[in-house]
Amino acid sequence: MSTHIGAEPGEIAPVVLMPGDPLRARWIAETFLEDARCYSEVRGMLGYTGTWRGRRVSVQGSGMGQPSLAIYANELFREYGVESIVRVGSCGALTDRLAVRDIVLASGACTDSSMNRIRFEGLDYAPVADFGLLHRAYEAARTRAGGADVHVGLLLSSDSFYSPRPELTARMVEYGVLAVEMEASALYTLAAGHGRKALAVCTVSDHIVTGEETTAAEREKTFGAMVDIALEAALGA
Ligand SMILES: O=P(O)(O)O[C@H]1O[C@H](CO)[C@@H](O)[C@H]1O
Ligand SMILES: O=c1cc[nH]c(=O)[nH]1
Repeated sequence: MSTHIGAEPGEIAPVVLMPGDPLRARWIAETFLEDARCYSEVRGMLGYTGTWRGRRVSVQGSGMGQPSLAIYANELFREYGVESIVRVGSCGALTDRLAVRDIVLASGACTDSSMNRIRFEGLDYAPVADFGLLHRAYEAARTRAGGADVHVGLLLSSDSFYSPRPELTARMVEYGVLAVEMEASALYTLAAGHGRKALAVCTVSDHIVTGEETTAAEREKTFGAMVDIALEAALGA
């Protein structure tokens, strides 16, 4: 067991899909994996290991926000030898180029968090996706997107779901940011620091410009196309 994950050594696969919502983790395990078994219920942050097309894969909830994700990603990389983490998350569209249920493959992730500023003592680090995972996800999206439009570009990983400074988000959009979520930047940074691989594949759950939104149940159980893309990218031939 690590501090926050109740798995024995060897119980977690080298490839991990990581939704923020632990109930989305359960849905992914029950819907997409064979022989899925729950390895951790610590704090309700569910984790499962099963197989997909005969290959072992785990699904681990991260919780919301970079500090929470960093706990799980650090323990997976350091204590369970995980090689790749693919975040399968929801995000809010910041531009009318995106529609609800579109999918974003995050080539990089900006942030308003102080985590990297502290890590790099004020220098600006650019957290980016593993190119191999990103390339395979892009290829997989040709057949696995289920009709959704797929965009490759920048996310904003914000510490605030309810932004106190929307004018700064607008400036990010002027510089190409597509959507906002709360974890990808820390995931990319931690993967790089550990010499491992990471990608964030996010479905647009709500639209900051139009106000359109999905329900909690839809965010938990209906974003299957991003899971198909993530599995193909991480485990496909
Ligand atoms: O749906 P998940 O994967 O949790 O992702 C998004 O949803 C949460 C906010 O509602 C944040 O964690 C954000 O990043
Ligand atoms: O962090 C998030 C996730 C989904 N939608 C948002 O507006 N923000």
